[in-house]
Amino acid sequence: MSCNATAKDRDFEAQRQKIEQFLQTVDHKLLVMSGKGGVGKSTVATNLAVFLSNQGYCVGLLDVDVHGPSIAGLLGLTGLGLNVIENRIQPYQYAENLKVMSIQGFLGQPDAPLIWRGPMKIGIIRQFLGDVDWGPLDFLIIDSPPGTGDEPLTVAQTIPGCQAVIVTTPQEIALADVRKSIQFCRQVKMPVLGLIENMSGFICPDCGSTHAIFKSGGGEKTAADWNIPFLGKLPIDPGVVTAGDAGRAIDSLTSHTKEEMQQIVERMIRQLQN
Ligand SMILES: Nc1ncnc2c1ncn2[C@@H]1O[C@H](COP(=O)(O)OP(=O)(O)OP(=O)(O)O)[C@@H](O)[C@H]1O
Repeated sequence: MSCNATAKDRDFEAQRQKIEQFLQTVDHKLLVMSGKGGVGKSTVATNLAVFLSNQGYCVGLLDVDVHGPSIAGLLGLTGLGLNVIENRIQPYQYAENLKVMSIQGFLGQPDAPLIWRGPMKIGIIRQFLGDVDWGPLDFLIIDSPPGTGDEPLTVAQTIPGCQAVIVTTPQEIALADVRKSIQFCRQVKMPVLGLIENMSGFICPDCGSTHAIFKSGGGEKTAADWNIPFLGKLPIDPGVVTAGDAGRAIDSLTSHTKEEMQQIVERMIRQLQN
């Protein structure tokens, strides 16, 4: 750095180095994204993290959805406050192998909106990567807001080697946005690890018959059309809502959805080993 560098330049460079050092200690960096809101992206991100940590992997779960963070709520972690030790932000140790960082569960009031423009969001994401005391990780799972805005772009540009896991529901209106997500990944040169079709059919708990409420198979077909690995489907399961609202993960369910989630995680691990 030249001797004309300003204090701001030096701070930026120091942070860049901290981010680089941290990322060198992470084996797999995954950005969970979707084209459309409400398709279950945070649910998938949370459960990927929980299921991977259950298998003994060291996992960090980071919520960069600044305006609509859900991760803390899905894990029952609201209103924790900020814990800083020796200038390092401490993530919440949710389980032995799972650390969590999310803006709202830790820094804000649960119901207060964060009214931030792009540069502030970019700044906090860089801080989450450079100033949080994650320790070495097998997986860093990042939940982003829907679409292709500042947050996924910052992740793609700040985390070399990051791969995308795209979540969709099966109907065309969601798939149209997924195609934009795929093209976004191609433009920013972020490989797509795979696509997950969520809310794929509803199995009636009374009669056992399957109802394709949002259609079914659209995600799998899109994955095939775009030559992307298909990681699996999760059904519409009222248990997922009840568990999420109660701050519990899918591993607490007794339904078939738990097995489906396990299979998705296994396919994802196989895909990473290819
Ligand atoms: N497979 C499923 N079956 C039933 N409900 C589900 C399923 N997946 C997610 N949900 C529910 O749908 C709602 C939205 O899920 P979630 O917050 O994960 O979506 P999102 O895509 O992250 O939303 P946002 O666009 O706000 O970030 C939640 O109430 C969640 O419990």
